[in-house]
Amino acid sequence: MDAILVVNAGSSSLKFQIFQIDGGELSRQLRGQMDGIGTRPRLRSNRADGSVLADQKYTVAEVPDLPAAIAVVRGWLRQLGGFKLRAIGHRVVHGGPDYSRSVRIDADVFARLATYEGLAPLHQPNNLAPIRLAMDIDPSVPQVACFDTAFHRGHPVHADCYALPRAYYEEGVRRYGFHGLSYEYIAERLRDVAPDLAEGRVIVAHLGSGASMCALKGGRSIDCTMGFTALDGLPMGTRPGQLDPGVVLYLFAQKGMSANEVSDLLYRDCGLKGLSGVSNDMRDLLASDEPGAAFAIDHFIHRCTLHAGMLAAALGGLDAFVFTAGVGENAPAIRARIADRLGWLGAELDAAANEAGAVCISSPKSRVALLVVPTDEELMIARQTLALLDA
Ligand SMILES: Nc1ncnc2c1ncn2[C@@H]1O[C@H](COP(=O)(O)OP(=O)(O)O)[C@@H](O)[C@H]1O
Ligand SMILES: CC(=O)OP(=O)(O)O
Ligand SMILES: [Mg+2]
Repeated sequence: MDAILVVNAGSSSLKFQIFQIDGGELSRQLRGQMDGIGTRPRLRSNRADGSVLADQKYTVAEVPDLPAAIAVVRGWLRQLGGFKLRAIGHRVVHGGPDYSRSVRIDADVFARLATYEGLAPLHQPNNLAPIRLAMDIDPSVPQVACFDTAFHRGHPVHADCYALPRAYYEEGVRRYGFHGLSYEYIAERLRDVAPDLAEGRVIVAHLGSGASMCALKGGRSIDCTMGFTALDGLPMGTRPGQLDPGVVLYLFAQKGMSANEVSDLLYRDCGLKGLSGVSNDMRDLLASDEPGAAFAIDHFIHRCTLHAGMLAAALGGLDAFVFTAGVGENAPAIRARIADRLGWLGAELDAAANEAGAVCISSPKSRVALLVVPTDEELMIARQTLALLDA
């Protein structure tokens, strides 16, 4: 069977799917993920019919980080037979100023993508490692890079720039925005689940280990809480979100920290982890009695509310607010608290629908529709990969 393998390395998870190519159409054969990397590693995979192919827990010592997860998942995938790999599609978090759509990877493209490693140190090396590996194993299998940044490339320049001297914009210091594969999928999915809202003013909250929000107008991204890097915007598992650059100057000048030390602090030790002193994993915080856990959640909710207000202003009002990704799809308590804080915009939660995990979780008289739409970055990657194979 001709197949496309899709690989999506996030900050706390490694997701993968295999699609059969059947007469130019994609049909999903299996999906899987190693999640809880560094906290509670677990490899799960299901066939398209939902039947379980794998469900195995690992210790943090066995899977402490993404490279370890890549090794485990690679070993597991190798023992699967029955597929003739026609292509591999990869999520690549940073496409820099060069890539506004997905691209077939050759040595030159790979070298260019590697220059963005410093702009996405938590992701880009882990996105590129499987590409390198596959190139070494069988260079004849086409590989495609699909970018988190591409969907946002239509932003107007006044939204995309920082108020730095213009030369910085020209050299690539811009608000790229991330999670674009997820937002593009949600924008498409809305046309099915809520066609009247899909053309309206929508905020999508991608709340996972990495977290951001996107303002969609008529299905197109007009702004995003993330910027030049995936550090900006909302607080995340281990990243602080929006930060006064004066804090960074303080770390350098007053604390004498090196660039690497500051980078490690901002990418790995801040956010929910740094604030709570308990965990970067929202599940742990929700289950914890530690005061730090509740405090970190309070901060997360507060910042989500502020950023939602900012994007509602960018949209000139709000028709729908969509929750997605690990926290957004699975944590009704967090959804309820954010929905409550959106009351001033006219949002009203249907508590029972929220607890039940319904698609629409707002009350009939809510002026803003509240929706839960599971994301599928891997499907977007498979489609973009197939399109480039056919091109
Ligand atoms: N049932 C749940 N309740 C609360 N949070 C959850 C639940 N399931 C997953 N999560 C959160 O989702 C996060 C992972 O989201 P995900 O979108 O897969 O992240 P990423 O792609 O950034 O690795 C985890 O860190 C965890 O905190
Ligand atoms: C860009 C980003 O933060 O991705 P993830 O949420 O998968 O870590
Ligand atoms: Mg992710």
